[in-house]
Amino acid sequence: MTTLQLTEQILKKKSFLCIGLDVDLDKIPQHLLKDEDPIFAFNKAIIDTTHHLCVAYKPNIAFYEAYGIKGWKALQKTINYINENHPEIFTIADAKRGDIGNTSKMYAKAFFEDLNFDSITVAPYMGKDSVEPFLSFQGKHTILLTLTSNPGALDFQVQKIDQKAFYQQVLEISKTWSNSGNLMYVVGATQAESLSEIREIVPDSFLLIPGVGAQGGNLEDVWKYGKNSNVGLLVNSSRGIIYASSDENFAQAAKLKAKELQQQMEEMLKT
Ligand SMILES: O=C(O)c1cc(=O)[nH]c(=O)n1[C@@H]1O[C@H](COP(=O)(O)O)[C@@H](O)[C@H]1O
Repeated sequence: MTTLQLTEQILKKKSFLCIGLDVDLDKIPQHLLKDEDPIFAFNKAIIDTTHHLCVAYKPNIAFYEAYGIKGWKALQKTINYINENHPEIFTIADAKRGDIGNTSKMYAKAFFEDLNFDSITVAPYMGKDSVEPFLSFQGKHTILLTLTSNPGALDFQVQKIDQKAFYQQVLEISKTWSNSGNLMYVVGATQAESLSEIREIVPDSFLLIPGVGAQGGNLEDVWKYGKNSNVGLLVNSSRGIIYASSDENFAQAAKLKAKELQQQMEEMLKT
């Protein structure tokens, strides 16, 4: 999917919502545990009730790896279900990978070719040769961790080298890499005050913004400081939507939470 098509979907659905499929068997409704594949059953129910309200799904791979082969199978069924039934939805493998070049190439093959995700989150710490193997896949997107939502973001990301914060260097330097047009960037919703300055460095790129909902980020500030002329935002909420209820009506409850965010986004898109 191209970024142009992603913007078209945002305008059509009046939503720049990304739903995080971070499935924890301790949190899903207990009746699903009787299912042969509880993770997929949970995801399918959430997807069936929310697909018209969001433009992206983001399974965080840790929540699947934690359950071994069963988890990987559920992940494969989930991505296949989205691709077959809702091919217009942008998919993000939140895997936070990145390694020496030949290893990154294998990570890229796993998520872009085998699982057929549209994009993957990647850590920039190992530099150009660790990220370019992901960027070489045409039609796929690499979402680089830039200024993250967690308290530990202060440990390295805001430290200054030559007067510039490390995350600003990540933005500037990554723009010089081969196929940098395939880059998007992760900025936490809890860092909304830095978005205007980030927009000065990457005015045209899409930003993935996690951290609204459970982590307390503010959607209005994200919109105010982060939008660009193509919208340029994907705002993620995981727990705030998928665990809205632990009863049998969990998928309807998730739909209502997604609808609340979509309606706020619809109003923002009118401005
Ligand atoms: O890359 C991410 O998606 C990510 C980056 C970041 O800075 N902060 C962050 O919370 N995330 C992910 O976004 C999701 C947030 O989940 P909730 O806090 O439940 O909405 C989790 O899957 C996190 O791993």
